[in-house]
Amino acid sequence: MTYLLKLHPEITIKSRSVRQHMTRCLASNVRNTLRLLESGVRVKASWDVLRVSLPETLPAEREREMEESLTRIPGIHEVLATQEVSCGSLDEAAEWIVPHWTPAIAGRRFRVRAKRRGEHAFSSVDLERHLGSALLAAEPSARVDLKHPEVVVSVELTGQRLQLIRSRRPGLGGYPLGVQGEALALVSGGFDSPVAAWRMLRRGIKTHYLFFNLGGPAHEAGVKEVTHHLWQRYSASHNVDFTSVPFEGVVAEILRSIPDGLMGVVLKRMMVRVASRVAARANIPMLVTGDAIAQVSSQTLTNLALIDAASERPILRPLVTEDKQEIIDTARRIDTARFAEQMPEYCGVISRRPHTRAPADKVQAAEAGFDFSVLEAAVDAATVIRANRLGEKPREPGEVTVVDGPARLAEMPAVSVIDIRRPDECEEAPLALPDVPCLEIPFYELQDQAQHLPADRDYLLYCDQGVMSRMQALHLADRGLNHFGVYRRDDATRTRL
Ligand SMILES: Nc1ncnc2c1ncn2[C@@H]1O[C@H](COP(=O)(O)OP(=O)(O)OP(=O)(O)O)[C@@H](O)[C@H]1O
Repeated sequence: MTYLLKLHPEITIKSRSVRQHMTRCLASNVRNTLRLLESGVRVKASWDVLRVSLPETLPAEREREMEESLTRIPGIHEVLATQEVSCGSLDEAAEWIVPHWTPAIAGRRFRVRAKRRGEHAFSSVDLERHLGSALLAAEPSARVDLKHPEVVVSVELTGQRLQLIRSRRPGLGGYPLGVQGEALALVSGGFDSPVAAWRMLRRGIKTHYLFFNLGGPAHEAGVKEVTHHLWQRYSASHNVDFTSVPFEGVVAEILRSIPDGLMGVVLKRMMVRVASRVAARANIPMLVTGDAIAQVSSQTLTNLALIDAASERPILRPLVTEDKQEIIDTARRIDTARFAEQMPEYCGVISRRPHTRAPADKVQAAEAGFDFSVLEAAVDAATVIRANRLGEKPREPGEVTVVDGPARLAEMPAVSVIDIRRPDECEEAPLALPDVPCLEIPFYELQDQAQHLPADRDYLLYCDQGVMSRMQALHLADRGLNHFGVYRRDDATRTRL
């Protein structure tokens, strides 16, 4: 099966170089996303469309799954499933094309654009004219307009093979993920924050996640689930971080030191202070929240301004003017609503009479009595896990990811291999893996260097026998570095393990 992916119209009005850059990014995102489902997918970008060819032998259900996944990749306007039929003459081409296109041109201005490759007894212009008049005869309400058509009937004839559009599905639109920079979304597991994060993904922003745990393991498990869902459905081409900050201590300190009416706004100020620190560490320029005007007392303009004043990073609020019902409708469409419905309300602090216009001087005076070492302790206790791991069951002690052979390695989206042998061993028998980035870090330096490696990928350790690499990976996992596994070159090494 071959799919044609149409670019989101906003991409097509960019300058030539920007359009090419975005199209290249989109092609790579499509490749990375589909590679998680199936190997052997080919993606080719041209000026107008991306052509995705799936392996011939895929079961129908798998094909449907892949088509679904294409409709959720940001930057794609339309997903066209194509079908190739045999066609040797102008009349035969019209027999195939007319029933397919008649509904689309009814009452509209159209033109036929034909691409022809190979030997034929007619030219491309002959083909366009013949199909144009056959379409007009079948649908008299349509009009031909070569300059400003509303519908372009695209036809491709290669030798005796005519490509037909079998179905059209709307894509997600927006921009390819990654072309608009990065942001850190504060997610709490209600309806709003996952929708806010999704809006950022759709506009091409690589979005990381930050969660403040107010309700223990159950709260964290629920938020991890919805975040994994967002990652898997809308942004699996990129790996991002999910940071969890234990905030129960901060809540306890607010309850102790802050007057009742100011607690809500102070809690949010504490959150954005920590968020700014997390963002600064990862070089992320912006924060994102699911605030919408007047939903709760901390979301009045006065209180939002007070929250902004505590943040060292600008805060984007994509839902700020949306009605709750609109947000819930979107949450249903993107299928995050079911997580919110199951999540109990973890408010952290409940004021009896919250200030809707908290006075700035009172907030500052109140925070003067807050013990900020509690906030520091929360930052220090934060844990980071990559979004692709959020759906995994907790790893059993002693368990390590093992990847055998270059073919399986090539299927992994973001991976580097680390050769941990001694430098003289590496020189004597270099590890030749042309398609995967390889580093050389001898085993005796690995434990020091591992934490400084970028956490945007998996690392697989390689040594001759696979024994030392397994030991090192286990040791790193004990230290919370769970993205290290083992690479084994071939079956022979597997039997020796
Ligand atoms: N525990 C939390 N962890 C991370 N971010 C949070 C948390 N609580 C609130 N926020 C952020 O602050 C915004 C506004 O907070 P509010 O108290 O209205 O959220 P909520 O009702 O708990 O959840 P949601 O906004 O997801 O419906 C949230 O949309 C979210 O971005």
